[in-house]
Amino acid sequence: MSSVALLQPKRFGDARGWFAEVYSETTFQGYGITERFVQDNHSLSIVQYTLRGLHFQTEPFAQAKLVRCVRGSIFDVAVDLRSKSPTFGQWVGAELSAENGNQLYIPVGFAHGFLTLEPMTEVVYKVSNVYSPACDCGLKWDDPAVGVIWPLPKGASPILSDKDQRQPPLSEIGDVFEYDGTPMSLVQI
Ligand SMILES: Cc1cn([C@H]2C[C@H](O)[C@@H](COP(=O)(O)OP(=O)(O)O[C@H]3O[C@H](C)C(=O)[C@H](O)[C@H]3O)O2)c(=O)[nH]c1=O
Repeated sequence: MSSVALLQPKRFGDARGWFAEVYSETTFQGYGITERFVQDNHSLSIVQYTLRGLHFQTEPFAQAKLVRCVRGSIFDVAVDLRSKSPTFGQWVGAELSAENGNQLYIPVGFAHGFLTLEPMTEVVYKVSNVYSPACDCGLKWDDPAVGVIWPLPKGASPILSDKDQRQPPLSEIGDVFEYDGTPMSLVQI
């Protein structure tokens, strides 16, 4: 699948609470998500309004990602970096939270980042390729050419890593990913 997708895994509730299959190869293949995920990541962001991103790995270590929030909540964002895409430089976003259980699937070709909306927020995500520091790249979180509307209080700045304070703007990213003929959209599954 080459669209960004918002998934809402079914929760089977009962008197004890609930159960959900948060990933199933068979079910996801039915959605057209056929990547083999090879690594699970988990991050804790202590302070509200921590922003991790916008990141991507270049080939041969480009990654598709399946993101969910298991504690607190985030505003999760994907930016189209596929050269010649009619939606190049455009973004989509969704709120993922432990409460709503929503997941965001981000194909290869997109930068990814999130802003935490609560303190002590934990995010877990599957990736379809291993970590490669040499291929680890980024995009400036507040590049006006992309114009992500991060849900920050007026005049507030996010907590950023030193690396993320120095990410380049879209104009310096160049031709990183091939366009596959499908403009970016946020499909709901
Ligand atoms: C991503 C990654 C990092 N690391 C090490 C490298 C650093 O010593 C430390 C923190 O890495 P970084 O500051 O890149 O972590 P985040 O800022 O959370 O980066 C992630 O945030 C955005 C939201 C993403 O989508 C990417 O998965 C990833 O770039 O973990 C590893 O050992 N393996 C890994 O796969």
